[in-house]
Amino acid sequence: MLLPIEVANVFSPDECKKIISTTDEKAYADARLIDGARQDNTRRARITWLDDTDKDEWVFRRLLDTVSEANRHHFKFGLEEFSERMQVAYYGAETEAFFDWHIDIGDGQFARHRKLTIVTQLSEDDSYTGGDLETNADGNVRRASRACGTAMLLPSFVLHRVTPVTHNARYSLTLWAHGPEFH
Ligand SMILES: O=C(O)CCC(=O)C(=O)O
Ligand SMILES: [Fe+2]
Repeated sequence: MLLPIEVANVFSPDECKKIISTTDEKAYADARLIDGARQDNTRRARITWLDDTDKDEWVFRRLLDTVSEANRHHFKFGLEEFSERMQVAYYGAETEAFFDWHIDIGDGQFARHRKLTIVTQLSEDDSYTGGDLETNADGNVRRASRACGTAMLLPSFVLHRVTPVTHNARYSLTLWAHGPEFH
């Protein structure tokens, strides 16, 4: 199956808050695209990274369990590893942050091996305006659930975007699973 799926309650609302609070405000940097370019007309957001060791290991474990289960039952992709760290993204209304339509596979060393993308909502759904995560896998645009703790899993070749945030801010957590390139 190549359509995205959603898994609710991967994290509790308290756990979502905890993940946000473990990130260091000063560590956020302007997001770059897969090729390393900073392109304000494609993506405007601030991002930071979590490690799969020490204090953030429980976050990684939870995502790993979620990906494994979804891949076993739904996607059935050949997945081998997680080659990149977990990404926390901040989309603030002060810059009307957004991420235009894109796919996650690219020419980069890791980006070419991305197979499954898992995006988890970290902000309370009614705490911000705009900032909708949308996918277009088959010509139909689908809006992801805004419930915090809900994860959207999508093949990394599926188009997706985040609409501009117009009030307050949205945080998300993204992890990619890697394996032999799609052909
Ligand atoms: O923040 C999101 O909801 C999506 C992030 C994303 O698409 C990406 O980092 O490639
Ligand atoms: Fe993406």
